[in-house]
Amino acid sequence: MVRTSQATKPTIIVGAGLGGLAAAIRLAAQGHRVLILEKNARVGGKLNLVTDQGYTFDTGPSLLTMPWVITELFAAAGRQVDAYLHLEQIEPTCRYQWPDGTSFNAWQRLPQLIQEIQHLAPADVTGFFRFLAHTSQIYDAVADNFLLKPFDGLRELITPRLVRDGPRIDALRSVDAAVRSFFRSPYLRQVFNRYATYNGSSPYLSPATFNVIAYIEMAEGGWYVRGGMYALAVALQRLAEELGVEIRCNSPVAEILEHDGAAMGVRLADGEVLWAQQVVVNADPRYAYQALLPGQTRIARQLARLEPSCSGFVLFLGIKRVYEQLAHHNIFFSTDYPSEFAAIFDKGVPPVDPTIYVAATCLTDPGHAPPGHMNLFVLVNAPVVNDRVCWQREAEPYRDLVVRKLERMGLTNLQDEIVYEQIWTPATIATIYNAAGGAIYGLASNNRFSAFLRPPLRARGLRHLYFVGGGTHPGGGIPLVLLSGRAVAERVLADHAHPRA
Ligand SMILES: Cc1cc2nc3c(=O)[nH]c(=O)nc-3n(C[C@H](O)[C@H](O)[C@H](O)COP(=O)(O)OP(=O)(O)OC[C@H]3O[C@@H](n4cnc5c(N)ncnc54)[C@H](O)[C@@H]3O)c2cc1C
Repeated sequence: MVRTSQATKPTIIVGAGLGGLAAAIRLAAQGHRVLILEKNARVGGKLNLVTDQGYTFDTGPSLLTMPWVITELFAAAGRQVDAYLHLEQIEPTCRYQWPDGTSFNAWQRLPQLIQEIQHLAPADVTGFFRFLAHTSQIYDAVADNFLLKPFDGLRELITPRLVRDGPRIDALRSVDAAVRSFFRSPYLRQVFNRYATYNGSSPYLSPATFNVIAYIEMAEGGWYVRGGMYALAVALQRLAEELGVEIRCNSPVAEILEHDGAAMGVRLADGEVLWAQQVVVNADPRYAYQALLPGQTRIARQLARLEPSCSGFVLFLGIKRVYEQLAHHNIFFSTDYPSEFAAIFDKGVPPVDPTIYVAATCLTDPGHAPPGHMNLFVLVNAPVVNDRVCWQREAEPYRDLVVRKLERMGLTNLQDEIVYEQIWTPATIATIYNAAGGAIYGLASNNRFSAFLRPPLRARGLRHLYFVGGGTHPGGGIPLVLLSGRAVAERVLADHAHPRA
């Protein structure tokens, strides 16, 4: 059945993840007709939600950085963000704990943070200030060149400005090598190395440019959305619909239709065909080239060779007691960080001594758990789906390993306190979002060329086809994905003004 006539063709966006919603808002705010097709029952993509038996869990992102990106998105649609969302900083941004009993609170307030560093490693206080100064230079250099104006190809990237800024980007050494040059404390080195995982990469492989992530969190803060992170998806959906965007959930796209070198529309899984002026793909590009674009096998093969970001092994635990030592965000570190990343990226197996992230949003939003209970979101970095791990067999034993480690780290008798539980493995993440291998952030940034290998916002070789989201530029994580929405909308609008041949 052909539902949409050629005369009224909309821009079709495949996927209502944050990238898809941001692109839709930007286009609709400029008067474009937009239709979003989402395979799942609700919008938000990896920013997702589980509510069950009195517990509420954010199942994806738990920390928001660069909140101005959201403010700016609402402003672009003529709205005040405060009318839709309440963003707040959580103190501390994270509570770190090590197996030897050492702990460190990463406070957002600078004097408190300095005191904490002074207490843990007095010799590193000056190193910390030098690190901030150094990474602020990186931020200056990358903000315009990579984040705010993502590029479509090398030619677009090599500008006089980038040539001038190049040396400041610190791309020749690894995150870890740079961190070592500023900090002597093994604890602080681990804390600052961890920021590489914010884009699903290894600090031992990814270029030191990514130390900018630590700077962004330290300078602009770590934020939370009151009511739960999913409130961001709800707000974006509301804004999009106010602007006239049509969102159809439970509508999986089965194929992107192409004719004469251009994307023409989509065929849904139920056979319905919808024509479009252009198709913007928010689904993972590696999945999209493989499953939705049967005529594009060469690019599908190229993308399949690129290294994906890590995936995650997630537990949602409802527990019938309160652990007073927990903050909203907690990290329980491993003793051997290099081995952990070698397991994930070299061997493709789950680490035997994982670093464990635990979020307890009930400490900020008491309604997220029944009184006297807690909702623990437990996340461990894990390899993407591969033939070395059978998650169907491994999920339960790995869950036991994680729970036992948390018990050793002070959550005594955790096993006996669990009254609600769900396990999501990389295979679950892959299935729910059509994310290739269950990668959380699209592609890894484990070498200095990764950024140039990402599929561009304007698809190669097929007119009227675009990509948006973590799998394209500038990368994964909430703010970058929203910036990707801005960049793709700019390209669509520019191509309308000056159609490509
Ligand atoms: C466990 C976890 C923890 C994370 N933690 C953080 C964090 O703390 N901070 C942070 O900033 N980021 C975090 N992230 C990353 C962040 O969630 C993602 O980078 C971001 O949400 C990705 O948005 P996106 O728009 O690129 O893609 P997605 O969210 O993947 O959206 C793509 C959408 O396309 C849909 N789709 C796929 N195929 C089809 C099809 N055939 N037809 C129709 N629809 C389709 C999917 O269902 C999905 O809704 C985390 C992610 C996970 C999973």
